[in-house]
Amino acid sequence: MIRFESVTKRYPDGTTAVDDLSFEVAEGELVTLVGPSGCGKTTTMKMVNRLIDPTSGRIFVEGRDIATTDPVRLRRRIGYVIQQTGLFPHRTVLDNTATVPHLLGRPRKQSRDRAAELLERVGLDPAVHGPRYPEQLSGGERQRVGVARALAADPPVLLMDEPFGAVDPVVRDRLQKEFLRLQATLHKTVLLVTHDIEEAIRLGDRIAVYGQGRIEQYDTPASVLGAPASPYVAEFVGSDRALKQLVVTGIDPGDLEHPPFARLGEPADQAADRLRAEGARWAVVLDEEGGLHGWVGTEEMTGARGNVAAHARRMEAWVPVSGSLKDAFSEMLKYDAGWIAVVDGTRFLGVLTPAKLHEALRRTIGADEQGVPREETRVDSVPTD
Ligand SMILES: Nc1ncnc2c1ncn2[C@@H]1O[C@H](COP(=O)(O)OP(=O)(O)OP(=O)(O)O)[C@@H](O)[C@H]1O
Repeated sequence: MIRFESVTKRYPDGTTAVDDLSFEVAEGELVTLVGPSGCGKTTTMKMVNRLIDPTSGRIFVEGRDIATTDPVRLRRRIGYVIQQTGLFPHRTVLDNTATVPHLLGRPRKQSRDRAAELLERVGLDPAVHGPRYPEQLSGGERQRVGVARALAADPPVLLMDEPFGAVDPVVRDRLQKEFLRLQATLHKTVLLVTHDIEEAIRLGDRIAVYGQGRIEQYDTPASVLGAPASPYVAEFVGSDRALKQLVVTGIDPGDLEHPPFARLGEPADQAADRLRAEGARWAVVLDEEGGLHGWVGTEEMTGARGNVAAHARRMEAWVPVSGSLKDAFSEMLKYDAGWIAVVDGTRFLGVLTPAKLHEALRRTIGADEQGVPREETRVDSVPTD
């Protein structure tokens, strides 16, 4: 979808910003360009929409050499999001978002409808935020409008230069999550520049780690973290790369344990007898469809009346199976839980214990192959509420 072939950019003062760069971004792929300040990331990006022309080499977008494509036509196929969102200060948010479709010749009403739809998709209320001017928005809301406007013409390619850079870490975290959700439905081909390795890892299907004007490694986040191509990359991704692996490693259902369970409609004393016979001090409570309802202690149901439902407590610590090990770990810490329930939708799949989490993490960093000794850990705790 985007292909660089031996591209070099030398500025008139002799600075080589990009040096013989070749790489390819597949259709629907989100690639993050990450590296220290001044390493050529922005120059790379601006060559894609011809804000900067290369000194030598060729760049292809959608199979066409962009040197032979009219820049205006090219930019219609490429959305551009920048840190200072570049919104028109004297136009409302709705008009800002509708600008591009309108310029492309869509009728005004249609452009505005489309703009309202996009504002909603990025988490803004068109009725509330649409009539406001950019200065009447928070930083995070302005960034969202920037994304909505870039998407307005439904371009297949998005260029994003530090799109979440101007907001505090909490808002950035939310914007990143929202953007990932959006991208999961839109499948745009995205080139995203960041100097933040955590952001690159979190967002990228692949990461290009830049040295001076060159890509030092181009691979998936897991590979960059697991097998840095050079001491430079290892240093750039940081000595805590094992921890960063938590972010990019999914929960493996094979790691889940299956504690005893009781059904919502089961008589409590009967459930208590059964659980005691199994030696269980507590059980997960499931509904008839296998959905997670909560948990219950064996002791408190002994001799009690009513159904299990009357004694069940809320399960606070849970994560979706689509979550990362980091999500699981942070929920465990948040609730000070000895384990965490894993669900698929509402369906209960099992629980992840710290021991299994530890095992999964060791696998991702190849600790076993490297012969790092392993200590046995055992956990047998009752959940807290
Ligand atoms: N117009 C220009 N004339 C001369 N040198 C330039 C020009 N624009 C950028 N450079 C230089 O080219 C190099 C790469 O700049 P670029 O903006 O691509 O880096 P970057 O990786 O995006 O940096 P940052 O993260 O700080 O934005 C830098 O050394 C910069 O000083």
